[in-house]
Amino acid sequence: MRFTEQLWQDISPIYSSILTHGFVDELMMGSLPTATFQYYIQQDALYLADFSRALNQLAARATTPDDMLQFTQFAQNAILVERALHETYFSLYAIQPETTKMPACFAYTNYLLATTSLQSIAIGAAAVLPCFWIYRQVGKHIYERAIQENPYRAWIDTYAGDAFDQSVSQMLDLTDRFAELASPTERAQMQEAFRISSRLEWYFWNDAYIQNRWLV
Ligand SMILES: Cc1ncc(CO)c(N)n1
Repeated sequence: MRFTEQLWQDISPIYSSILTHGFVDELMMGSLPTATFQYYIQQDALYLADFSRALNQLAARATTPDDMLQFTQFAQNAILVERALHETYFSLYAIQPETTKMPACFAYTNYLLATTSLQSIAIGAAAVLPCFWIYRQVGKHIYERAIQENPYRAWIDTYAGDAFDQSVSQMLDLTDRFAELASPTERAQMQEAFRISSRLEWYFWNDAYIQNRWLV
């Protein structure tokens, strides 16, 4: 079994909780309140900037030109998606950019930056993998069920689309290659990093759903 398949099996309960979460369900039905999506997209703009930084950290630490190129392309794509998708919704809903990261966004971005800076490239890759893989699976899940006239159609089409699908497959291959070279201890750390980021994906949606704010 591929290492990444083991990773996915391990997070199966987390993934199920994501699919049944009200945010994902209402996004799929097109009934998600605009304010909820606004909160999400504001936080996601902040998230994607740091996600891109985390990918650039991995690019800087890669040891082959091919791996460097892959990570810089992923880093660039994160910004391009941010521009294309977010600007659509920012102008559609007249959303103001937010500067404060709310708790889940704060936890997730700091976790990604710390892990990609201080841990091995293999562990860092495992930490960023859920950002790719969970979004592809959720995107496809929603795409198969959503009605055409869904206000969140641009979001759905981005993550269910071929371009995103291809980068996820590349990221999976990279992670499996790193895992082959890793010791059992490091593989266990990769699994832990993958699980933590998967859990933070759930929290990211949950924070938007409950409009979570700093209480103090
Ligand atoms: C929180 C989050 N995770 C993953 C993605 C997809 O890269 C995204 N846009 N936002």
